[in-house]
Amino acid sequence: MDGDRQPLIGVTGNSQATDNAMAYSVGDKYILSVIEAANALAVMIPPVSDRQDADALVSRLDGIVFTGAPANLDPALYGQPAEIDQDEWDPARDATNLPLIHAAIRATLPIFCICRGHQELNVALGGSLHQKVQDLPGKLDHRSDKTLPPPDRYRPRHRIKIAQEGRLEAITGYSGEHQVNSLHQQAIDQLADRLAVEAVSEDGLIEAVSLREAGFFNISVQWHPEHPDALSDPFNKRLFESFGKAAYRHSQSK
Ligand SMILES: N[C@@H](CCC(=O)NCCCC(=O)O)C(=O)O
Repeated sequence: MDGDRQPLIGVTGNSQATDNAMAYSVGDKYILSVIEAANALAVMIPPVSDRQDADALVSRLDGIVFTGAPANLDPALYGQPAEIDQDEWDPARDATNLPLIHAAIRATLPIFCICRGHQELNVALGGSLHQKVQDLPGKLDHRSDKTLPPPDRYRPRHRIKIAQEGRLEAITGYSGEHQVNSLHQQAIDQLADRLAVEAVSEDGLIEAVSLREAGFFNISVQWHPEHPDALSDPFNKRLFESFGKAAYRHSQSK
């Protein structure tokens, strides 16, 4: 597609304190999956909280990927005491992305939420999280296998069951069960009222959701479809292709 006709997709970034400044970053797989699988232009959204107006930003974009990240959401945001160390958090990202989710929904902007982004969607809309899935009775350990070399940690790890006649089924064309990767310790506990379940894992965790009321593209997943190995699976690639097409339609409707 001609560059000036490609949609512009924002990709949420993370913050990290360095000796004398904050640094903002995002993993290359998120940027490259937007460019190559969604066929769009990618731009990082820095986690600067309300120093940038969320509605103004959303009005310039054609879609947003809410990315995964090792840092966890502050449990105070869903009214719980912390079971995790404070140095595992990214308050600047929380303060940016939760209002940004609301702004995107108000503007019916296509959104694609991944792993931490999936958890952000649920918390932004009033839901809560399990803080340590691996400590819950009857649950699998959903964290990455650190004995493997890093690229192998994104191989499929467990099955999900796709909801019948749901949006995930419609987007991917897959029904029944499918294998996905898994690199998280937190997960949706209380589901926000405005969300519908699109897939659950074999041990009953909510692995994908969508907005109930939406007439625009939105899908949210706990696994990592953006990883190059995952993108070789048409199930994951179709999520990006469909998101890119929705972003293109949004760009044409302005
Ligand atoms: N911290 C949360 C979210 C996990 C997550 O998003 N991991 C991403 C890892 C890095 C990457 O591949 O982008 C949790 O542990 O549940």
